[in-house]
Amino acid sequence: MLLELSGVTKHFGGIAAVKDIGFSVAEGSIVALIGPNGAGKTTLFNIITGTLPPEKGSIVIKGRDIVGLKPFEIASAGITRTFQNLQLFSNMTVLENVMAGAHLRSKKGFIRSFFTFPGNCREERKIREESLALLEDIGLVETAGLFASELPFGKQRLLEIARALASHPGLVLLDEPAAGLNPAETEILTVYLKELKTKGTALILIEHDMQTVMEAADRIVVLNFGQMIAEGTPAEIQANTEVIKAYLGEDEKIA
Ligand SMILES: Nc1ncnc2c1ncn2[C@@H]1O[C@H](COP(=O)(O)OP(=O)(O)OP(=O)(O)O)[C@@H](O)[C@H]1O
Repeated sequence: MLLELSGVTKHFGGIAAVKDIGFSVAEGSIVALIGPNGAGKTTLFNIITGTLPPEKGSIVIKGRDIVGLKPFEIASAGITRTFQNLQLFSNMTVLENVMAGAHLRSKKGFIRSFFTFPGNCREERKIREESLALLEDIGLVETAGLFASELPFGKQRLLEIARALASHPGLVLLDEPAAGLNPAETEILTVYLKELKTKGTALILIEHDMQTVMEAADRIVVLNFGQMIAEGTPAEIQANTEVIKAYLGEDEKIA
């Protein structure tokens, strides 16, 4: 297994934001994390990426417990993320944004890359080429020289995903990647996510768009009020009466 969570718990005041959460993510698979607003999905992302310490539980990536590591150490261990509210460098170009993501794994680091030490140039060229290839894959290469802020919203979302991929992570956490996308963009995104999987990148997806979830996910984890109420394949989750009740109300069905 690439990632294994067990017993992960975090309270805010008296409220259990996440309680005793345990599931695993296989290499090159897509796990969707769904549940009503306030269910604990973002809290769980913050815990996995090290910005929020859990009170209890273990988070093991490739056999190594990462609880207590700093966010940059977790990123170096191969976990990156995107945000519900985009966090791009708006005054940098599209290409520079992706290159900044690549520097997470570069020997020189982001700051040192600004100085032209001998030996930096070759690595810089390689990062540039790889970043352009990522932009090509996601359909943004034509916009490489624009400022990130000049892109329409849907393309900024795709750019954030390209930046998250630039450090060659084994696992990317995507926080509502389809939010604000039109149906055509959502379809491009879904195809792209499934392609990533075939290249060996695993994804955990927080997503409210059920069509994207059902089409892309191998497994679905359902949270409600901080508790994990179900885990299974899309077909199993669609047929789970407790999920239907908690997530949509008793009379409805998941798309
Ligand atoms: N920093 C915080 N301080 C206090 N309470 C918090 C904090 N962050 C989250 N919570 C609470 O923890 C619970 C889980 O919130 P969380 O944002 O993880 O849910 P979510 O499933 O991501 O919701 P959404 O879909 O709205 O983003 C909620 O009751 C929320 O109010």
